[in-house]
Amino acid sequence: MLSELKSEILHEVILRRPDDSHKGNFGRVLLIGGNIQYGGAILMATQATVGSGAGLTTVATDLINLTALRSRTPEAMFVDWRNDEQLTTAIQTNDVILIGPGLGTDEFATQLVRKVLASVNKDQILIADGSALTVMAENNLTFPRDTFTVATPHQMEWARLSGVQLNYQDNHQLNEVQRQILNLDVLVLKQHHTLIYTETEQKQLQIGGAYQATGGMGDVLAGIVAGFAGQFKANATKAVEAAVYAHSAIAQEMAGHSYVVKPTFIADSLPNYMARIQSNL
Ligand SMILES: NC(=O)C1=CN([C@@H]2O[C@H](COP(=O)(O)OP(=O)(O)OC[C@H]3O[C@@H](n4cnc5c(N)ncnc54)[C@H](OP(=O)(O)O)[C@@H]3O)[C@@H](O)[C@H]2O)[C@@H](O)CC1
Ligand SMILES: Nc1ncnc2c1ncn2[C@@H]1O[C@H](COP(=O)(O)OP(=O)(O)O)[C@@H](O)[C@H]1O
Ligand SMILES: [Mg+2]
Repeated sequence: MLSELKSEILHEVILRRPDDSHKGNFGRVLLIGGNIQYGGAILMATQATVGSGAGLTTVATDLINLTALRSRTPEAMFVDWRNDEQLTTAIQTNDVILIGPGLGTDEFATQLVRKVLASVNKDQILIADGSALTVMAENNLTFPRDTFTVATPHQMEWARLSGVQLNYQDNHQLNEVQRQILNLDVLVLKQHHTLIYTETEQKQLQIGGAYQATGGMGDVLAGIVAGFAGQFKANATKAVEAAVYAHSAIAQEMAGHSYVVKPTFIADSLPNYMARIQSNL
C-alpha cells in the first residue's frame, strides 16, 4: 500500500537534545567518495551531514580534496582513502557509513565498494548512493545481510542495480522483489515525488519540485540521510524518511524566492530548519 510521507515524520524524529548529551551521542559518520573529477559531491554531502547534526563526521576521500574540505567544512575529519590502515580503522569505528557521492566507477572505486560491503557489521548502518550503486550493478554485488542498509538511487541508478527499467519502476511489487534479492532494507527511489520502500511500507513524498533539478541535490540528500541515521538511532527507517522529507521541504521553502535551489544552501539551512521543527514554529 502506497501512502503519503507527511510532515509529522519530522516531529516524530527531530527531538530536543538532552542537556547532558555530548557529540558521542549523535553518531559517528564516515563518508566515502570524491575522486578528482567529482570532489564537489563529497564536499556537499559532508556539509549536509555536519549541518544535519551528526556528532562526529569523517571523510575518506582523495588527498586532492583535503584543502577544500578543510576550508569549507572544518568540522569534518579527513582520511586519505589510499591509506588502507587508516581507512580500515575508520570503517570499523564509525556507526554510519555513506559510500558513493562522487566516488567514480574505476578499479580503485570498485575496490573500495567491495571493502566496505565486506567489512560492515550488524551494529552499523550502510548507505549507498551514486557511483557506489553503479559499481555494485556493474559487478553484481549485493548488500550485506546483517547490516541495516539504505540505497538512494535516482531512477537510472536503480535501473542499473535492479534490472528494472525506468518505465516499469512504478510496479511496486516488482521493486519489492528486487529489494529482497539485494538484501536492501530501505530503498529511496529518487525522482519527482520520491518513493521510499521499507520492509512493510511504501511511502511517497508529495512536496518538492523542479527547482531541485541541479547537480549535487542528491549528494546533499545522501549527507542528510547519513547525519539523521547517525543521530536519530531509535528508528533508522524513520530517520531516513525524515531526512527525505526535510531535504525537499527546505528546498520548497527556498523556491519561494529562488528559481533554482543550490544544494549547499539546503545543507547550510538545516540547523535553522531543525530548530524550527523542534520548537513547532
Ligand atoms: N559537483 C559534483 O562533483 C557532482 C558529482 N556528481 C557525482 O557524479 C557521479 C555520477 O552521477 P550522475 O547521476 O551524474 O551520473 P549517472 O549515474 O550516469 O546518471 C545519469 C544518467 O541517468 C539518467 N537518468 C535517468 N533518470 C534520471 C533521474 N531521475 N535522475 C538523474 N538521472 C537520471 C540520465 O539521463 P539523461 O540526463 O541522459 O537524460 C543520465 O543518462 C556520482 O558519483 C555523483 O555523486 C553528481 O552528483 C553531480 C555533481
Ligand atoms: N523535478 C523534481 N522534483 C522533485 N525533486 C527533484 C526533481 N528533480 C530532482 N529532484 C531531486 O533532486 C535529487 C537528485 O538526485 P541525484 O540525481 O542523485 O543528484 P546528484 O547526483 O547530482 O546529486 C533527488 O533527491 C531528486 O528527488
Ligand atoms: Mg546522485
